Amino acid sequence: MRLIIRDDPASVGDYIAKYIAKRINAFKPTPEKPFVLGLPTGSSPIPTYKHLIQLVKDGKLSFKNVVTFNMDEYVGLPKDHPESYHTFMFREFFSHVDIDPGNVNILDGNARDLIGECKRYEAKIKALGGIELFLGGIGEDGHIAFNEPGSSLASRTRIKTLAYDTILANARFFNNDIALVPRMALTVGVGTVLESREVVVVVTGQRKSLALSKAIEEGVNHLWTLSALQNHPWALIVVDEDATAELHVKTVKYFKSIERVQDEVEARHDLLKAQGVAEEVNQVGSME
Ligand SMILES: N[C@@H]1[C@@H](O)[C@H](O)[C@@H](COP(=O)(O)O)O[C@@H]1O
Repeated sequence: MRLIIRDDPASVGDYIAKYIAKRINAFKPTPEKPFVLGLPTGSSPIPTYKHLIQLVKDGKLSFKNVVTFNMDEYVGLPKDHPESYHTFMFREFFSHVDIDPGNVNILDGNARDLIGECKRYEAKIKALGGIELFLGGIGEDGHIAFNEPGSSLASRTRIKTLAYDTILANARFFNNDIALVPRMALTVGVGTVLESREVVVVVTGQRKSLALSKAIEEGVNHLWTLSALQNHPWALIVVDEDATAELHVKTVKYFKSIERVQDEVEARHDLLKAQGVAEEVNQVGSME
């Protein structure tokens, strides 16, 4: 995996937005062959959404032929509740870009048959050829989507009971009243995320630093589900300086040096491509 370190959350958002724009533009999506993008909620991806919106406004990116799948949704929270992930996604992102609302997929936490809803979601992802790039965020306990500690690393989309730590962390969105935080959610599984062709995860703030160190400096462990990314062939974690607080200096130096080399390899490849010598590829080399 690669780890990209930027100074602050805004620079992280700028980096990820440009990265996603590059992928979508290189893919040249069409209505017949849309780009399938996985998306998260939370405060961490907001700077990325802001920058993506700006790229669309500047005419540098379009979501016309992009199909999205959100990671998760609370169970039992009305769709139009201000804290539902449906509301969040339209407020923070979809309403500001040129996406066809028919191309937006978000789990229905109010479905009568919740298990059927999860199966339908997985089947739809499969029918579209799988997810090209899954953008994710993490909780303080290292959960990706709502795959709480102890989740199977082979899990698929399913109903999940939220960990007490997550309920406490998310109470800030519910007037700090833990009684108002839903107890359950529907979430894509760790296996669903791992099956995407590429995974990009945003981690910002010191409160995520322990989870980051557990996920990248220790072994694959179901108690820190982000660590499952170690088994993904094309994973990128983009963090701010605060999130590196618990990492070893050696780890930070290592990943910074990889970034420099990767940039050189990509620049060289772009030159060869311009000269017609090299092929168009999404992933240049493999520095990780
Ligand atoms: N289910 C979501 C996660 O998908 C998200 O990554 C996390 C982080 O939120 P924040 O970015 O606000 O810290 O919040 C919730 O738990």
